[in-house]
Amino acid sequence: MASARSMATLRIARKKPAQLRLSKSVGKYAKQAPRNLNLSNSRRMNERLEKIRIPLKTIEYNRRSDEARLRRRVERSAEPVVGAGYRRPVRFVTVKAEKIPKTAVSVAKPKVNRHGHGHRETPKVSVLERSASLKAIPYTSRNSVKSKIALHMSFESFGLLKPIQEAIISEALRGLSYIQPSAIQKIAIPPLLAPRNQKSDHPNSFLIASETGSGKTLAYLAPLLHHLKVEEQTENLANLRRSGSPRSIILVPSGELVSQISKLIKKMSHSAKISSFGVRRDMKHAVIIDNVLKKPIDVLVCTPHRLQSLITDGLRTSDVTHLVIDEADSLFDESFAPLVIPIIDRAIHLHRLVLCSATIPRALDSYLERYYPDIHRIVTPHLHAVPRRIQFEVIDATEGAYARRKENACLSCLREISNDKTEEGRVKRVMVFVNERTEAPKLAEWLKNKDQNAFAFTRDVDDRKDRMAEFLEDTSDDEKHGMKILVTTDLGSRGLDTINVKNVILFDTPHSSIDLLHRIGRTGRAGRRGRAFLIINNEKYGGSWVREIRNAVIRGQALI
Ligand SMILES: Nc1ncnc2c1ncn2[C@@H]1O[C@H](COP(=O)(O)OP(=O)(O)OP(=O)(O)O)[C@@H](O)[C@H]1O
Repeated sequence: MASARSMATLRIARKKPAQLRLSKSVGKYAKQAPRNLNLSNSRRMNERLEKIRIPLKTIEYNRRSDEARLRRRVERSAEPVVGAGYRRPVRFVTVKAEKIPKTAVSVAKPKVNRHGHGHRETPKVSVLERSASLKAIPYTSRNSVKSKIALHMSFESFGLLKPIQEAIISEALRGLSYIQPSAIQKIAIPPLLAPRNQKSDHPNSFLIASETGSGKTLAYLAPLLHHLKVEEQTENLANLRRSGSPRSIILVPSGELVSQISKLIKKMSHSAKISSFGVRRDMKHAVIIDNVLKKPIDVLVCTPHRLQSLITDGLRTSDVTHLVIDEADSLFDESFAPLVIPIIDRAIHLHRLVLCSATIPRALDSYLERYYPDIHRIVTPHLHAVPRRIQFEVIDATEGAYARRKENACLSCLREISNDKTEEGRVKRVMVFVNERTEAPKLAEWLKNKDQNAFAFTRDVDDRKDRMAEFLEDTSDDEKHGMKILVTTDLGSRGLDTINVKNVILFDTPHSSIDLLHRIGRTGRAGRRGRAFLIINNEKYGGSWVREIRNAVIRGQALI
């Protein structure tokens, strides 16, 4: 006999996509999707699937462009469905009928355009896809953190081991005239350093969330290195350091982040004496095997895909004691979750699990509420707000001079940046963000034809590592051009420490506040100033979302 819960589920399942007010294309995918897919290959995973899935319809989609569009459309109402065992992860989204926000429909009121014809200024889908995506954090809880921030004025005050303090001051932050911990470091390092609750079977789990460029990497890295060193003082080294069995793992979503973080750890290990290895895409398989499977490693930095294939090659992760999931909002989304969750499950001797992110999407928040109700949330007061040091400008491409072409508006921004009196004596670096990766080379080419030193940076680019290095580092060609322009997608918006980038242009309106914050966050890092231009084309996108964003930025409020 069917239980009350499954009957309720059945009723939802019988509703047609149209009744759920989903856009046509979402409905189309929903119709094609097989029901009740079972993706799991482990019992534990099955149990989770049972809990997480609202079996309305499982939507399957593979093509990346469709994927991105669809994902955003259902973002507000979607929860990741986890699964495992696929060579290439398939993305799955389960649509939750009751969660589609009412505002998503009610905001889209018919309006009369300036030609006198009735039309919807903001198409339904556009509003739906850009409706609230971020977890709302009450201002009372934000303000309560401020007193803790005032407590620690130096890295010496945390009780970190001397070699780790040395590694921070002389290596990680070398060159700064005045060194003090950033806000997130002040509030995250003390709880991350606290001894583990020995009585509990569960690892101590933490979510550390703060604005982009606020120093989250050091906030989790310093305590991690500290704990590894303390373990070395109290336990038998031969037991701790075994080939093919890393002591800690840092998971990140891209190869660029692997390079960035492993470079920082290498720097710090001069003082900290830690062995680390970052697994990059461009490395030969034999090199990876030699370093990861045949040598003991204290810190392994890796993407989930690489880790998965290393596990297939014989890497043991059951003895990992510290696991960091950087860019957790991305690594817990529907594309990475099927890989990441089994990695966490396999680490059965875990002491600490640290999730780190600049944004807390609602889907991540509800996932954590359900599966990590005891997670220690460490959040800075200005999370989800665009920092005041970043000047935010909205450029309307429908205005006369641009002839309704966003390319013209972008070129005009670039010329303005080139002629302003900032960054004198240095090459200017500008990042231009588009939504679809196929658009990046086209725009870069268009800009090149207008004498701009632009190049594309997407997953399709073969020499990605060189392109990024060329953009971030000084080269002999710099004087000739005076400005470097990187045209990229969200690949370039996650975690990259583009500290010398003063200007960011959002050529396309981002799909959500999450993407907007990450893209803008490539400038104004580590307390520096920056400028962000958002180019809009009202005809296509409608302005209500942009207006809300602009108002929130002016008031210094958190985005939703
Ligand atoms: N205490 C500090 N004082 C000054 N600069 C710092 C401090 N801590 C970190 N930084 C610098 O701030 C920059 C940004 O740090 P990091 O990349 O860790 O930011 P993040 O918060 O992880 O950003 P994102 O969310 O974009 O990944 C780096 O260049 C780093 O060297």
